[in-house]
Amino acid sequence: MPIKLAITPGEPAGIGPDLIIALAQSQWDAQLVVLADKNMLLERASQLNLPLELMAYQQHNPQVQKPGQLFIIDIPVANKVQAGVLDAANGQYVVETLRQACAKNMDGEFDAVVTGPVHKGIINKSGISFSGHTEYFASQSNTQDVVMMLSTEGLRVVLATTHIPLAYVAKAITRERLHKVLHIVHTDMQLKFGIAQPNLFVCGLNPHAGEDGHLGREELDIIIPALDELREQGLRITGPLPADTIFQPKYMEQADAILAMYHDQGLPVLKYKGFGDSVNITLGLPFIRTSVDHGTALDLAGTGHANSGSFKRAILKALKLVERKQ
Ligand SMILES: NC(=O)C1=CN([C@@H]2O[C@H](COP(=O)(O)OP(=O)(O)OC[C@H]3O[C@@H](n4cnc5c(N)ncnc54)[C@H](O)[C@@H]3O)[C@@H](O)[C@H]2O)C=CC1
Ligand SMILES: NCC(=O)COP(=O)(O)O
Repeated sequence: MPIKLAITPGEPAGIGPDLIIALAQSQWDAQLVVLADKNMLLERASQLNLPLELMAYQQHNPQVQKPGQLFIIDIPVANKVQAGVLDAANGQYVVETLRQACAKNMDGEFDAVVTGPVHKGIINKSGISFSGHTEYFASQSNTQDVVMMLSTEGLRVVLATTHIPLAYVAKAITRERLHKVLHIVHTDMQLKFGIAQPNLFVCGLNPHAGEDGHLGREELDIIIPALDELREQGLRITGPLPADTIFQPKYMEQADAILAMYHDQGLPVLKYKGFGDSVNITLGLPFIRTSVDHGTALDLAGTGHANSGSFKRAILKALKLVERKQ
């Protein structure tokens, strides 16, 4: 059987459908199975003036699609989709595509899942509490702790906290969380990236990493003791270093990954360095999941101007991770 990837285009009014239709125009040495509304994809392909043939997915079919084709698990939207226009009535549909992708990865039917961007706001507006794929897949797979990593050429950023309000971040940085996160990163760097003794750099939380407690005590009370304990356990860790100076070439060259304490401490740097060429990988999950580095870009949906670079890298990265695992 070829490698089988479950692909969720995400928010139907966003650019996810455009990007998978664009990528389907190339030859892929793997079976790409899209979990989405068939008519929505065909209508978007016609809007983009791109050929698309959708073939019903059958579990034991070893065929690989040709350029212009995709396999599909048809999951109907509630309301007809207009590119660029959100509709809360389709929130349940988006989550259903993720639920099925997760279940089929958990039972081994698929080798990995590659996700397009969802709109977290509209899913919540539809009445479903949802903070991100990372948290959703963790919960659906009964995994207590996972880590969000975004990776681009020369930089991997991992996050101690993900989609929580900034006001809650300091409380969420505990010794226990740092232990769990850095152990997951250490292990996945070895297993998924083949790095025998990963070199992990860690940002402080406060300006200047707390300036010896004068600008905040989290470094002295929590982060430094946690990192010392982890070093005693054999992990190779540098830090905490001030977040405003850690992202410079001499550190980035040495670091296999840099741990940021919160979403907007690490990701702006990553996206400045490689927006459109980066991949989001969830570490610690019981299956392989990669994703794009961007959001739904409603302004570009249906225009043909969305850049498919990150989605392509997410697919290539998933294939690489599957090959390594095999
Ligand atoms: N993996 C996921 O599911 C992600 C979802 N989001 C969601 O996306 C929604 C919109 O978020 P925004 O902050 O507006 O970010 P966004 O990434 O959708 O858009 C920000 C800017 O970047 C441009 N852009 C984004 N992707 C592009 C592409 N592939 N090619 C060319 N230009 C591109 C957009 O046109 C816009 O000007 C939010 O609801 C957010 O939660 C955001 C990031 C990741
Ligand atoms: N900024 C990255 C992001 O928000 C993606 O989150 P997720 O949906 O992959 O958990």
